[in-house]
Amino acid sequence: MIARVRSRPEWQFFTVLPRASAPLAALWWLLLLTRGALPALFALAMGHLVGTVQHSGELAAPLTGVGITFVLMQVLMPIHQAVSSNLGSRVAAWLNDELAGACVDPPGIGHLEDPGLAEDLEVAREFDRGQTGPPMYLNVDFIAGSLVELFGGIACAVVLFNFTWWAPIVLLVAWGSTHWLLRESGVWRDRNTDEVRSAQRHASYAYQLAVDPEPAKELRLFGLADWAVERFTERRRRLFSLQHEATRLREQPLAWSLLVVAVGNGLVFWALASAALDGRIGLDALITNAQLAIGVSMVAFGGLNWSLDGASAPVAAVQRLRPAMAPRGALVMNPSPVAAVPGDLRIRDLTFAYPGATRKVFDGLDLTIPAGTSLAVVGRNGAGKTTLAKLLCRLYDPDSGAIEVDGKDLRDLSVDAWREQVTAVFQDFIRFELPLRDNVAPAGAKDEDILAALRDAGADGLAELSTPLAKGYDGGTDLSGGQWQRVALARALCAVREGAGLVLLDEPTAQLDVRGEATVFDRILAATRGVTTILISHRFSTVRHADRICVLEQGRVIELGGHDELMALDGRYRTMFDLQARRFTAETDEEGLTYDVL
Ligand SMILES: Nc1ncnc2c1ncn2[C@@H]1O[C@H](COP(=O)(O)OP(=O)(O)OP(=O)(O)O)[C@@H](O)[C@H]1O
Repeated sequence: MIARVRSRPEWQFFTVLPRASAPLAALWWLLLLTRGALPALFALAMGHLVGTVQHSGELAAPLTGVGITFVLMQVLMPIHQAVSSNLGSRVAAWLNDELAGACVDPPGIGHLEDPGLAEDLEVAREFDRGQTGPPMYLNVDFIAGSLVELFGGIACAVVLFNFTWWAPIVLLVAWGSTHWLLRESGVWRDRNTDEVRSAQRHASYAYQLAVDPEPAKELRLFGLADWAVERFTERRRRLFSLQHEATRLREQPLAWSLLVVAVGNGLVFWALASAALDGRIGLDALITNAQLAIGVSMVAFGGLNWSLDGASAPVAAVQRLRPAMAPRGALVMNPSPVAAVPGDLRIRDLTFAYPGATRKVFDGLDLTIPAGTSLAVVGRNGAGKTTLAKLLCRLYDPDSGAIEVDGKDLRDLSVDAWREQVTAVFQDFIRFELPLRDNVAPAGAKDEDILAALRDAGADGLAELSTPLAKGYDGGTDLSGGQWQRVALARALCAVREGAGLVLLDEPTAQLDVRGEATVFDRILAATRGVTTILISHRFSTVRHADRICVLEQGRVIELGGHDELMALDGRYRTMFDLQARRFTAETDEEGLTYDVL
């Protein structure tokens, strides 16, 4: 039973409050309980005042009592609201910290690409954007208001026991039954069904398509602007209709609620009236008890379930994500890892499938890359080239087989030490909104190394090292796609200068112009001489410069050798090479410069 209560999202929400801010949570509860007690105190104070007037007593004390209670009722509400929104913001910040930690802590990246966690990730990422419900600072305020009413109603009922034992019970049951009778009506219970979450995801994706700058070009070019808006409208309408379906009032339960409430109140007020008429209670008690009976109604309806549901869902999602993500992003860890040393790389009988995928990307891959040599990896889209780079970075571990460095299994090496040996330019490299210096050397390096790396990448003179690479910052600038790629290349080349022994280049020159590609690649080769370099590219003019080339297909290496060797073999490599070569004819540009095109 206790375990079941503890596993409820609502319980998890309340346990998060003190973790977000212990003093604010304590103040929030104190204000909540005080405000909850005030309606009952006010009823008592009013009764006392009327009794004093009746008996011509001294009015100063009872008037002060009424005044203080009234002022507190007025003053504590805005204070509580301020505390609530502050606490709500702290809860949001705590959840964001937790989520960031859950995402970043695992050494691998399987947890971020696992489709089974996508729903929870969506709820946890989106909860405070106001797209799927009120943001947390508003929700905590709603919850506070609803709880004050609930406690206020219960406090009135407790004091009403003074009149008769059955009246508070009848009223609590009558007003409380509205929660149960109207559970299908006033509360959006189906907030977290698969259908709702899917509608939310579609609606928020359509919204991003419409408002984000990245899709803006193609939306306009392909005449999709109206389509994006319609799609958003349609998905939102679907979401709203699900909400409406789950929240609209049902006639029958409403009629039952009215009947139960009318009967309960009729009984209690009839008992009050007859007690007053019989002289069993005086005017003061009548006024007090009538106010208390009215006060009990505060336990009814209310948006407590709704707001609590909205606030608890992301809390529960974040709490679920941490333990679920950790194993999915985990790597095999040797308790006494060996220091990483650059050496020959050997991929042995390697099998790998992405989490949740049925198709294996690699099935018995064998490949050896001697230390200090360059290897180009070619193959069709989806052949597994980028996946190979991820495995070499140890972002994933193989399902079976092994990657060995100098005869040592990668899983026996310290992950951090191995990653210090590796540098990469991925297709979707990071564009830090930071100065050029930090973009080239995020972990820091001497300015002379940074400048030399920029020179090697053909990015010298791009900007001052201190220039922020994003508009919107003082003195900031944005770069073209090709310029950004040169910065990413400089980042890898700078890491080589700082000691990296393995360079992975995944389409490193895809966005460079032909002249840039030819000259930059020559410089890259010079800068990475003596370092193991793995180049993934569809550009055969670049690929041909590698010491060896391997062709990946169906998760295995089908051809391996130097450019001339593979051309002579007249196999898949030659077919691909010839196909591309037919599209290139010019070798000199208008300035008479010769490029190494196919
Ligand atoms: N995160 C992922 N989750 C599940 N499957 C994935 C994931 N990333 C890639 N895949 C699948 O793994 C296979 C290999 O993908 P990979 O990106 O390694 O191919 P690639 O050879 O680099 O392709 P390209 O030439 O298009 O860059 C593809 O079938 C792809 O659909």
